[in-house]
Amino acid sequence: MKISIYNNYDKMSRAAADLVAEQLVNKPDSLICFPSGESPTGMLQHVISYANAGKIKLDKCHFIGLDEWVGMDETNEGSCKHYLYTNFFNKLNINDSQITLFNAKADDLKAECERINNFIAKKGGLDMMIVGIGMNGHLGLNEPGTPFNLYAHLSELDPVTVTVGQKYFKQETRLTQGITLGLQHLTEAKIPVLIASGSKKASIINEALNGQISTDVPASILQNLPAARILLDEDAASELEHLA
Ligand SMILES: N[C@@H]1[C@@H](O)[C@H](O)[C@@H](COP(=O)(O)O)O[C@@H]1O
Repeated sequence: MKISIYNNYDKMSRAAADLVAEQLVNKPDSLICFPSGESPTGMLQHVISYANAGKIKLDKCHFIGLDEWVGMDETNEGSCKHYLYTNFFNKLNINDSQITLFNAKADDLKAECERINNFIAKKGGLDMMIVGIGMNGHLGLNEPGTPFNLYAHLSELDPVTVTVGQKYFKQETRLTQGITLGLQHLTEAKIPVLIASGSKKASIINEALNGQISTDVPASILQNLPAARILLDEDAASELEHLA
């Protein structure tokens, strides 16, 4: 993995958008995974500016969502789908045929995981998989204890995720399960990318990047991935014991 540290959130976000732009120039029909949450908002804004300025073309690529809260209605402002549509797809009028997201209300959620796995496999794998990190070291909704070799799967949410996850909702919301791409997808992605900002992420970033590689800290898998790019702002990097 290669760690890069930027002065602030905006510079980190721009660097992440630059990676997306570079990817699209190299391979216009890339399959790219975007996360939701607070971390990617700046990056998405920069990608939108690049597209509006004609620097990149998004007509041949395909976007896939990282995860979703099980049972969540897409109209709920806290759903990952709602986030990606309002912060990105709608702003660029991306065609629905270029978007694949988990249906967290599917009757058969295991079949939904298979649908996503098959889709990615048929496309020849993910070209770029961008993730944020949870306060407990989760990636997507791969919670502590999740085996590294899973593809898309259902997860029982960790209490930390249930508590922290309330920040996405206007009203207190019952969160119990997630549906998520797996860490095996990250391992196989041609370019795995982690973005993290803010001092609240500093401790878990150090644990993930300098601590023992263990399923207890899902993000520690990044230490095993030579192609991984880790983009941090100075605050998120402030407790790094050494630059791995
Ligand atoms: N399920 C999401 C993840 O996809 C996200 O990347 C992570 C970090 O979120 P944030 O960027 O808001 O800190 O946790 C959330 O629970």
